[in-house]
Amino acid sequence: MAPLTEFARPLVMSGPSGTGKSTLLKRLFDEFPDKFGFSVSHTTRAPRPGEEDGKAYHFVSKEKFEELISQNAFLETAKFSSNYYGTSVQAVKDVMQQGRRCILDIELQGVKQIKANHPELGCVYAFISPPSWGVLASRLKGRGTESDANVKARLEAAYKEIEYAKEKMHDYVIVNDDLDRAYELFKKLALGEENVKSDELPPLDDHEDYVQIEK
Ligand SMILES: Nc1ncnc2c1ncn2[C@@H]1O[C@H](COP(=O)(O)OP(=O)(O)OP(=O)(O)O)[C@@H](O)[C@H]1O
Repeated sequence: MAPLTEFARPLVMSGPSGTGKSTLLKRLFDEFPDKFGFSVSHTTRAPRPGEEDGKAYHFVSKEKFEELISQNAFLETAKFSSNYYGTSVQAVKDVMQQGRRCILDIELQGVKQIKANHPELGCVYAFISPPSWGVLASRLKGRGTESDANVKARLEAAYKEIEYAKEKMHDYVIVNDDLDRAYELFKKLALGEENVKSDELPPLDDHEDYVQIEK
């Protein structure tokens, strides 16, 4: 089989909550409505009014979800408040078959699962980094969508994401400092341009001011 072109490789983006992933993605989808796609996830939670099966999610029973797990059908799965969520290999392939590049916005555990279990998909891993802990904390607070406890939990999760990035686990780092600059780099990467130069991961060593990590 011929190797995948850069554009055909699924693009896995990850990074702390509040670092600007949704903001970058929205710009990309606004500028290129036909080039990219998200895979439709599976979930065991009940559909909300107006959510169509196969569009919002593939809604399945817990038994069916567990059967799919045993068949290694998922790239990654996660459990939130007793419901399963997962991205199936087929859902990613469905996007690719439409001639679109599949973009996955995934948290740390999912990234680890894909890396460990699905190297055959040839994913490209991009870490969206905050310029500093201070900026991350103020964006999370400034978004106004989170309670104080929630901000704290997100910052604690951010610590793990950042420690993982420090192990140089990603193909590319994009520092979301100035949005226009970060977007230009993200766009090049998403369009599959050759020789895209990654940013350097900032030191991000001032976490003590923002999170207490028990060692
Ligand atoms: N470069 C930037 N400069 C200033 N503010 C930004 C920048 N990028 C994003 N923001 C703002 O930071 C906040 C967090 O961004 P966003 O919601 O896109 O983060 P996220 O990574 O998608 O978070 P989550 O993982 O929780 O969905 C938003 O209020 C957004 O408008």
